[in-house]
Amino acid sequence: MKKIILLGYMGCGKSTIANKLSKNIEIPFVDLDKKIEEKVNLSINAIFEKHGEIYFRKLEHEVFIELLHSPEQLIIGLGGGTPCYANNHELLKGDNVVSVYLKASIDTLFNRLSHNKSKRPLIADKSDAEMKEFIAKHLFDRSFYYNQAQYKVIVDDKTIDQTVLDIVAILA
Ligand SMILES: Nc1ncnc2c1ncn2[C@@H]1O[C@H](COP(=O)(O)OP(=O)(O)O)[C@@H](O)[C@H]1O
Ligand SMILES: O=C(O)C1=C[C@@H](OP(=O)(O)O)[C@@H](O)[C@H](O)C1
Ligand SMILES: [Mg+2]
Repeated sequence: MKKIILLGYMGCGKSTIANKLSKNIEIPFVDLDKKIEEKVNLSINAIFEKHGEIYFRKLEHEVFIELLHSPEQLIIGLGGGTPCYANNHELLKGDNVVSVYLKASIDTLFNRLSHNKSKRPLIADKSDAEMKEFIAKHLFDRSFYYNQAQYKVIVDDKTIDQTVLDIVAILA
């Protein structure tokens, strides 16, 4: 059973879209960040604070592999950084997965993230001006990895339902 993987920058809507897609196509959804939080019984913020980002990336890789090996068909919502570490991007190309990059512009990401920073340790302390600059540079650095996905869906100016339908069309 192929795993359906949603990837893309923080705030592009991976968790929101995966949840709605799961209801639409009746395939269970697992959020990688949530799985990591459950595994170590700590929030993402607490993992970064107590153990640091390198530890988080190691855990993230382990849990991603565990999910890919699970026998069930699943929709997996990655974290924004998942494809960019531990050669995880290689895992987006296998026959056993359908990987979809939810591509958002800097403006879309900024608008969504400016209200949703607190649970994202990489941006939690940034001012609006710092954040715009950060997103622009960081997205540029990460795009190589995001572009390893098998499919790309532009999410700017689309409702949640429209993006879900775009993914359903890819899966058909
Ligand atoms: N059209 C849309 N598609 C997806 N998310 C949207 C949309 N419009 C607003 N949002 C909001 O943007 C945020 C996306 O966050 P989330 O789903 O956690 O993204 P990610 O998991 O990629 O970081 C949510 O607060 C969601 O409600
Ligand atoms: O981009 C990143 O490096 C991160 C994205 C987050 O997931 P979302 O993209 O779901 O916010 C979460 O995994 C962690 O805060 C690190
Ligand atoms: Mg998420």
